[in-house]
Amino acid sequence: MFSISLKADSLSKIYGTGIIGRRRCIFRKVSFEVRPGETFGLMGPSGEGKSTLGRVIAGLEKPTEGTVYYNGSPLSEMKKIGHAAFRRKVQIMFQDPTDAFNPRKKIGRSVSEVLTLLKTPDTEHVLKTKEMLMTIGLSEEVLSRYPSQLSGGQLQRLALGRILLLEPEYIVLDEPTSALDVSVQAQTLHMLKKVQTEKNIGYLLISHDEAVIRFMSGSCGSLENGQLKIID
Ligand SMILES: Nc1ncnc2c1ncn2[C@@H]1O[C@H](COP(=O)(O)OP(=O)(O)OP(=O)(O)O)[C@@H](O)[C@H]1O
Repeated sequence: MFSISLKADSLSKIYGTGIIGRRRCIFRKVSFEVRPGETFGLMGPSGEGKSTLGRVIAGLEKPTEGTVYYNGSPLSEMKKIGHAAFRRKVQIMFQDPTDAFNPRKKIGRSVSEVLTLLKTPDTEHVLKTKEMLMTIGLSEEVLSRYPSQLSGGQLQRLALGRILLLEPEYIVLDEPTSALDVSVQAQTLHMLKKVQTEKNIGYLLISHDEAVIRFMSGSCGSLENGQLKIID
């Protein structure tokens, strides 16, 4: 049935094929749904395949079996244009914000490059950048800094801000606070919630921290021994 969601339908992932490769099943027949404005939390022990599942649902890797549905359309059947739209509307944010920015470029330039790629007219760059900074709660001062001159929390906000320029419908948040000081973890989670409410974005939140998952998620599951156990 058609539904506005990002849906994992019976996804399996097996690594290692070919003549000498040993096959290893990372997860099998995993199903869940991320709806606009809601969070599905994915937890589980290290190495169980949470990040792999995040990459599969974001279209960065293909499942071995099963289907990802984006607003009712199977990703595997999308033509080039549909796939390009999907890649823009479904974004992924990684754990370490220092990897998200070129260390040799000032933040303002990194942001402006995204706007240029999006074909935003030059006359709108200032306004779009100001709006984005307001959403993530940072001042314009950060634009003249290099990434090394900012804290992990500020960089993680900017990583999200740059994603927001693409106007995503869904974001895979892969351990978004694990690389941050404990003091800024809570602020970052509150900011993520605020942005979700304002923009009606669906999150797949990956975390090994059950407290983070419980705080953020309407529904959640744990990936263990290749199976997703839905938690009430
Ligand atoms: N491209 C690949 N080829 C082969 N094996 C891989 C590949 N990518 C990941 N793996 C394996 O898949 C398993 C799951 O990795 P993944 O990073 O998805 O787990 P995770 O639950 O996110 O772990 P963590 O919480 O430590 O980040 C690991 O054993 C990893 O070595």
